[in-house]
Amino acid sequence: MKKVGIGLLGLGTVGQGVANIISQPKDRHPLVGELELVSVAVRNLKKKRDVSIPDSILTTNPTEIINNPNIQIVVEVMGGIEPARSLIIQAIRAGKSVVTANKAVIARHGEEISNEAKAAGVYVLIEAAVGGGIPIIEPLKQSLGGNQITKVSGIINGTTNYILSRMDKEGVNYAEVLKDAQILGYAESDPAADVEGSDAADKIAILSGLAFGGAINRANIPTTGINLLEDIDVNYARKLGYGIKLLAISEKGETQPTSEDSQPLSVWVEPTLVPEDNPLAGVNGVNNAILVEGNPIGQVMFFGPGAGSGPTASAVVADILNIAGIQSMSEDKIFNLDPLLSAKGWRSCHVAEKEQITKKNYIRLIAEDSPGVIGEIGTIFGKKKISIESIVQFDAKDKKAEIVVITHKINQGQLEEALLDIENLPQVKRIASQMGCL
Ligand SMILES: NC(=O)C1=CN([C@@H]2O[C@H](COP(=O)(O)OP(=O)(O)OC[C@H]3O[C@@H](n4cnc5c(N)ncnc54)[C@H](OP(=O)(O)O)[C@@H]3O)[C@@H](O)[C@H]2O)C=CC1
Ligand SMILES: N[C@@H](CC=O)C(=O)O
Ligand code: NA
Repeated sequence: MKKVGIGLLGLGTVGQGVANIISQPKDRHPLVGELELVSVAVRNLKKKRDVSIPDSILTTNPTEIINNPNIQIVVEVMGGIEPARSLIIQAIRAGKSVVTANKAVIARHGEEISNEAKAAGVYVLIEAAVGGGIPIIEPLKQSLGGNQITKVSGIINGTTNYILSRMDKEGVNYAEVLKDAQILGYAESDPAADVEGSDAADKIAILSGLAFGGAINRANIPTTGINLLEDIDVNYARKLGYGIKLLAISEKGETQPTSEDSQPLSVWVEPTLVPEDNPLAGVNGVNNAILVEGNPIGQVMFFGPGAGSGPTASAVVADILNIAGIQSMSEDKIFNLDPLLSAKGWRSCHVAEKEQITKKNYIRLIAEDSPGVIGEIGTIFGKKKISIESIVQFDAKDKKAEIVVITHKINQGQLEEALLDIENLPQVKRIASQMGCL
């Protein structure tokens, strides 16, 4: 069999992991030995790297990879939107299949890329783009295809989970632990994408498209990160028996559209209180966990390392092997696409208004420590038909008190109306924080 030529766009954390697997095929699937790393694009030829490949295959010109006739699969692991998006499209138009770990590009330009791939008769596989080493993309496309999916949720950013776990267990400060996440290769090149929640929003956009059958507009996902999370909320959550995790959630609403209408999905990313006995509370460090719910499967949980060189490379190589396996069976460069591997949307979906979201909430208010204030707050919630699970007063001193409310599952539009009225109470100074709660 002729070797399958691989071109790598990028030799950073993920690229080096991929090169290491390809250059050491022993004891792996026999197809790994049939892969040949032909050319690798980087920015800086002189950078020291943790991989042994000949300098002669490095280039600073990514277009050389696109135009190289000995390359059949282009692996984009450079990150960022441009030039990554253009290079992926150029590779597709040159008849090459593409494997990418780039969730930022796929969440924004996935439909365009998928249409280009279909027209060119090539594959674009993205297993590394969500959940790092956890197989979640192919299971959603293939193994769970017989289900009506109702909800996809979980922890899908390794950096923030690593930060929250270490802050919680070791009391290490935020800046220090973020620096460690960068050194370990977990964080994005601009870590704002991790801590502000945008990386998790990219990933839940991709998962929504696969689970519910239609791409959604990434820009419409309400997103809150962990960057504004206050120690005081972490402490109060702990006192109430919860940990805090950055969760991404996508679910079908209760009202179902007719088959022609666009399917509304409630999709959001926010720090969320997780009861200490919930399985997600035990997901620590760089690990991710994704819960898929549907009919008839019920619930299925995917767990494992969500970032880092080796785990992410494992997912990239799985995609390469999928394509190489099919290609090795075909004489032609352009083959009949396997409909499961090249899954495309089958209906229209959109992100529902934020007010339509139904969930439990944690709310912290700063109020005067005066008699009757909790009663007044309770009355406003009652008038708006919002049922409260608990209301607790903490740290009353100097006539000031912190009041924490945990609601039952309620509609967010109703909650926002109630909070406006509560903020107008003369005894209430401000609403200090708001999070989700499981
Ligand atoms: N790190 C992780 O755990 C995970 C990352 N991902 C995704 O994988 C992708 C890569 O991430 P990661 O490996 O961490 O990123 P790095 O920053 O470590 O690596 C990026 C690589 O791309 C090269 N590069 C960047 N721009 C250009 C350019 N214009 N021309 C040529 N080469 C270029 C860099 O070259 P040089 O080395 O010379 O600077 C570097 O080798 C991103 O999309 C990321 O979101 C997905 C899952 C997990
Ligand atoms: N920065 C990302 C990398 C993997 O997708 C994360 O921390 O999850
Ligand atoms: Na994955």
